[in-house]
Order: sequence, then C-alpha cells, then structure tokens
Amino acid sequence: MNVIEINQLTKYYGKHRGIENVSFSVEEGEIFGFIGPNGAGKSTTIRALLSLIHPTSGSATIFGKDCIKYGSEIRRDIGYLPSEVFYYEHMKVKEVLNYSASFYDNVDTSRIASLAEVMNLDLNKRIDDLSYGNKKKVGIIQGLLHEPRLIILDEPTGGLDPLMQQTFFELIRAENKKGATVLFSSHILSEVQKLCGRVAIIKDGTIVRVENIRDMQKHNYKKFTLDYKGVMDVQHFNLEGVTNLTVNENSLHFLFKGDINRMVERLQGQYLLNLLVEEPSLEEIFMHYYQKEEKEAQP
Ligand SMILES: Nc1ncnc2c1ncn2[C@@H]1O[C@H](COP(=O)(O)OP(=O)(O)OP(=O)(O)O)[C@@H](O)[C@H]1O
Repeated sequence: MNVIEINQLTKYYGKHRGIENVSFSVEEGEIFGFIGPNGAGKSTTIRALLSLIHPTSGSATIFGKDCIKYGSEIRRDIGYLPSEVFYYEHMKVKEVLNYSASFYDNVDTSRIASLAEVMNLDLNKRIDDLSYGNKKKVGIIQGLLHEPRLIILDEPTGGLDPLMQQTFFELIRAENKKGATVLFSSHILSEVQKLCGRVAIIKDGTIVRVENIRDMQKHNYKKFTLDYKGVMDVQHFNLEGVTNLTVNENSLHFLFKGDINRMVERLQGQYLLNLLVEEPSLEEIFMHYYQKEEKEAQP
C-alpha cells in the first residue's frame, strides 16, 4: 500500500514557481528520501501534503485519503518536524511538550521523558535558554510523541552535532521498525544515503528522478582515479559511458557507467602509479544528474 501518493502536484506562489508536476509515491514501511538543493521545492511539497498550503493544481493522498479534504483527520497520524521550529519563548520544554500531547487522544506521556532522555534534552529548561540544536530536539520529540504512522521530517538534522545526529537516526530507524513510514527531506545526501531505501531527487521544482539508493550507487557508476607519472592522453579515456572527466596534478578522475571490460581494455598498456575504483558518493552521482540535465537543456 502507498502511504503517500503525489500526482502532478503544482504550486505557484503568485507568479513564482514553487513546484511543478511533482509525482511520486511512498510505500508503507519505507524510509523515503527527498533530496534537492535549497529552494528546489521540498518544503513546498511537504506543506502541500500537510494541507498547510493549497496546491495550484494536482493532487495528493495520504493513507489513501485526499490531503486537502481530509487534512485535519490525516494530520493526527502524522508526526511532522518543520525545517524551522518556533515556540513560546517563556515556556518550559515540558510545558510545550505536554501541551502538544494534549492535542492527541491516548498519548503515553511517559514517552516524553524517555525521548528526552535519549535525545539528552533537559525538560525543565525554558525555551529561550535553548540553543538552536536543542530547540530542534524539542521539535523531534513533538513529532514523535504520539507514535505517528507517518513521520515527515523537513531538514531535521540542522543544529544537531554528529553524535546526536547518530542518536536521531537510530530513533527514526526504531520508529520505522515499529511500523512507521518516513519521508525524510534533506539537502545533505550523505545522511539520506545512511537512512533511506529510495529517494526522489528534486531540482528547480520538478522531480529529476526516483531511484533505489542501492541501484543508484551499485549498478550505475564507478568512480575511477588514475595516478600517473609524466604525460597521459586524457582523451584515451573519453569513451562512451565516461563523465565528469577531470585532471588534477597527475591524477585523472572520472565516473564510468557501462561494461567494465571496455574500461579494462583501455587501461592496458598505460603506465600507472595507482588505480582506484570506488562506489561514488551520492553527492557525486547527484552532481552528475544535475550536470546531465543542464547539458540536455542547452540548445
Ligand atoms: N511563501 C512563499 N512565497 C513565495 N515564494 C516561495 C514561498 N515559499 C517558497 N517559495 C519559493 O518556492 C521555491 C521552492 O521553495 P521551498 O522552500 O519549497 O524549497 P526547499 O527545497 O524546501 O528549500 P529550502 O531547504 O531552502 O527551504 C523557491 O523558489 C522559493 O523561493
């Protein structure tokens, strides 16, 4: 079953493009990544899903129900962490969280204390005494306290130190194991890579592609680094399937997609100091998609 289904969703802010014809779906039990640079349209898509804004055209369903029509009903089963969190500054953390819990039926409020312990957050502090990262933790607990069936995270890790990010990822994985579906939006690809099974890539308001992260890395591209002495004929390696070919201080770098034997043939007879064949990072694959798109768009 698809927990989220988005069909041709478009949002214009006046004349300004927010998103255009965005379509993808998230299956029950997935941790689904939503990646793209700042301004690409991630928050706009998420706000439309939560019926916080009305789309210009297109539609979306969550749990099989129209997001706009059944907005308030659907939101009860969603835990949402917005990219920016705002609270009443004079309140204590526990007051904010108890207040949030009061909006839901049957919340086990002991969960507030246990989540705060895991996230190392002092419930007795006042909101205005908290750092940006600690405010983010309040948002995370707020999003998880009612054990939602769907967790939507919009750039959740900003302000969290690397150790806390790790704890947060473990928390999300545990919720996912218990059955929650997760939509995880980020512009940091390495974190999407750590957590998600599939990913939708968005750029300039449109979806560039939806792909399985493993396929994206394993079956598509290999990253080559060739260290050499003296002069190397760079064009010798400019065969079909090679992209991002660059030379840097007697090192040749490129991505290769295709039959690896063709590349092995090219390597024969070359005098190399070192040869490295690696899985490219998601960042490199991502840059490659973007460059390719831009090239194709040029007349
Ligand atoms: N309230 C608004 N009024 C006008 N334009 C907006 C508004 N909100 C977003 N936009 C525009 O819509 C586009 C998509 O923005 P959006 O915030 O959805 O991107 P994003 O991928 O979430 O990026 P970020 O991480 O920077 O928030 C951008 O060009 C942005 O300037």
